[in-house]
Amino acid sequence: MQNEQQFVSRLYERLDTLREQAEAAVQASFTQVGKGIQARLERDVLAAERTERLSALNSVESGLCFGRIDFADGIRHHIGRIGIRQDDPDRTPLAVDWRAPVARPFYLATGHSPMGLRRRRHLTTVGRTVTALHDEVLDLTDAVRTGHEDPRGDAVLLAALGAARTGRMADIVQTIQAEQDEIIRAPHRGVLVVEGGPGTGKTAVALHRAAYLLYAYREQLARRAVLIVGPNPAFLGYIGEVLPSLGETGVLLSTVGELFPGVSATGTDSPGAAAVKGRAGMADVLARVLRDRQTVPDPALPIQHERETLLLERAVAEDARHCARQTRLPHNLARAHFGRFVLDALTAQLADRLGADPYDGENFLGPEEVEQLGRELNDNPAVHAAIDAYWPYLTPQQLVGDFLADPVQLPDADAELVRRTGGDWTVGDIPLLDEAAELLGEDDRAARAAAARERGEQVAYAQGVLELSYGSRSFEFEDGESEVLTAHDLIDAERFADRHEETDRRSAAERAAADRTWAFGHIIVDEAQELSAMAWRLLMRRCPTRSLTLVGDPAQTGDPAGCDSWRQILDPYVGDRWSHVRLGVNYRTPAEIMELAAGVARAADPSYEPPRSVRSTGVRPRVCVTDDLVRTVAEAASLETPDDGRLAVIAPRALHEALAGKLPGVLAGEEPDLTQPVVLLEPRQAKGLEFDSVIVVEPALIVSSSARGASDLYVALTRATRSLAVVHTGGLPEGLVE
Ligand SMILES: Nc1ncnc2c1ncn2[C@@H]1O[C@H](COP(=O)(O)OP(=O)(O)OP(=O)(O)O)[C@@H](O)[C@H]1O
Repeated sequence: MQNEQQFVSRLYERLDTLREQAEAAVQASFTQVGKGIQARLERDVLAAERTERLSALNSVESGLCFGRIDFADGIRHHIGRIGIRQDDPDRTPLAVDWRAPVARPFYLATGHSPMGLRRRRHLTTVGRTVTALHDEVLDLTDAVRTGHEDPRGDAVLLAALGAARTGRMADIVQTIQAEQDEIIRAPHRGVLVVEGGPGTGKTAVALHRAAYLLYAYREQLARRAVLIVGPNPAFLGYIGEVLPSLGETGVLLSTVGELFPGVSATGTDSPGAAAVKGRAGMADVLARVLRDRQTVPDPALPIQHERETLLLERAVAEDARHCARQTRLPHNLARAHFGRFVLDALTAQLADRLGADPYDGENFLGPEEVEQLGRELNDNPAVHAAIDAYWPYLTPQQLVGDFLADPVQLPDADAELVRRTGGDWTVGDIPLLDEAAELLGEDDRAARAAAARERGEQVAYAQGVLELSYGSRSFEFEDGESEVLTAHDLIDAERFADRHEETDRRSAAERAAADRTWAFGHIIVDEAQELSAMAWRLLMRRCPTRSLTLVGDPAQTGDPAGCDSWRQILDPYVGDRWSHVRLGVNYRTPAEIMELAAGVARAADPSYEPPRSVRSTGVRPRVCVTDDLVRTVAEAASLETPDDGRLAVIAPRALHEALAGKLPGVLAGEEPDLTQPVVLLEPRQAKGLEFDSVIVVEPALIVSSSARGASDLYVALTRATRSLAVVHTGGLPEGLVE
């Protein structure tokens, strides 16, 4: 123990030094005296990189070193959250990064297949102090004993599983199991589906996989960023600390509702509306909605031009529309073709009238005069009003908003479900907006013209600066870092303008968050079964390389728009070119609780095989019947709230008002704060989360509250790491037995 303590202390000393150096480097980059704008930009980029390095060093304080592997040939390595090297010319490793290939035997070696290891050691630390060692002897011929042997090799894992929960997920870097390690380190190309029942570590594996991929394929992935999609903001808060604790910051965590920049989905859909909006067929519906906006006049539209009344005939507008559609360009881009056709037709009409030979001869007007007429028509607002009327420029918000206000393209029953005028955008609207944005395209000609104009102005400005600086070339600036370049430094105004242009210094994840058309290097989707077909269309657009990890459990599908099978999700995008792995061990829920929960899953599907719980606690779940629900729940809550952990009361929304006031620190209607000792949740909100103790209220009502109510109940029953109570007023749903 003493030796390990000395080693760990040395490692922290080195970490401190590295932090000091990193901090000094950050400071130095800010105070760096550079000549010119280029130097300033380089300084900012460098400062950003160094700041990221510093925050990575700061975030690995807890559990910096957690393992050691001793090879049969005498070589040994300590395993850390990040790699740390000595300050010698060879930069000898002190601790190797857990993701490095050399660390792999720490996770995979067994007595049967020791991978060259003699011994594996787990170090437990509190702060900077080593508090326990657990050794597994992998070479059975090795007679050396340290006194720290852990014959079953699972003491550290069991301690982690039994530890009190904090309301924030912890990383599992010290105890990743072999079946999980295989998934974490699978190559990043292609689609990998990770399926497993509740508590099998799917989320944990997904997060560690993100960290691993960024380590192993940093070149390819860091620039394009990794996106992790979770089911709701509370869940993202719950998992938010795992990646930083592994020293990774370059990941964007998001819900689907946050993936259309500029729109926040604060509204709520009814389950029926969510199901309709999520159907794959909505893509065709929206395409039809858009086609319906490309109209023609009936009868012909008169357009006043000076003293002439021109007519935009229906047939002409139809031809213009046909020609614009034939371009296959998105609507807003094809608009120019529609407009050109209409303008040419009106010009020809005007020329026919003005230049007509009364004796039926050739038109008097030459090509230049006709062109001039075209220009004059182009200046006529009435012409543009006509183009706008039949082929309007549209934003995604206009197209979807107008559609929802009057969804005539849907069958009546569906239309009634989604009809809405104004109001807040919902999560189900986001994929519709994204689809609309694709159909519409962005006519960025105005933006590009503005950019060109601005650039012209910059060049002119630069020219001015050049002349000025040449005139004052002997001037010495006192601050020593003047940004007015001298004529010797300068090449020409064009290059000066280049330098002057604002460089985007945001991280890849920040830029990705603000850009609807961003293509991510890899996307990880947690609770993937919850996403609708339309949400998948959105995500697949963000990942043209189809480098994806999907994590989920179809048996837990709760969203009315969710998918029932992986094939259904993936077939349209990759056919059958995807791999599938199953995790079969439940690390969260003790066997006693799982037995009760499995009954509910089996009631829906008798062939359902629940994951095998890795531990049992001897504590059976309590099922209490009462005629005073609120009082009984309050009593159960005071009994079940652990001194050192978290309790969740999971109840249908209809009961929240009554329950909230009776639970300590819980207010009705508040967004749940998962770090509080007691939280009140709807079953859907509990997805992906876990607590030491759980009280499930009125299970029959949970089941009857939605079409996927049995899945919701199954989720609720599998959230506890220690104890479960079920409180009801009589009548348990099918599969739940006392
Ligand atoms: N190898 C491991 N070592 C320590 N803890 C682990 C390990 N694997 C999983 N766990 C723990 O088990 C619990 C369940 O993991 P996780 O939430 O990732 O499961 P899940 O499969 O996503 O569950 P669900 O589908 O119910 O949301 C977490 O507390 C996680 O930290």
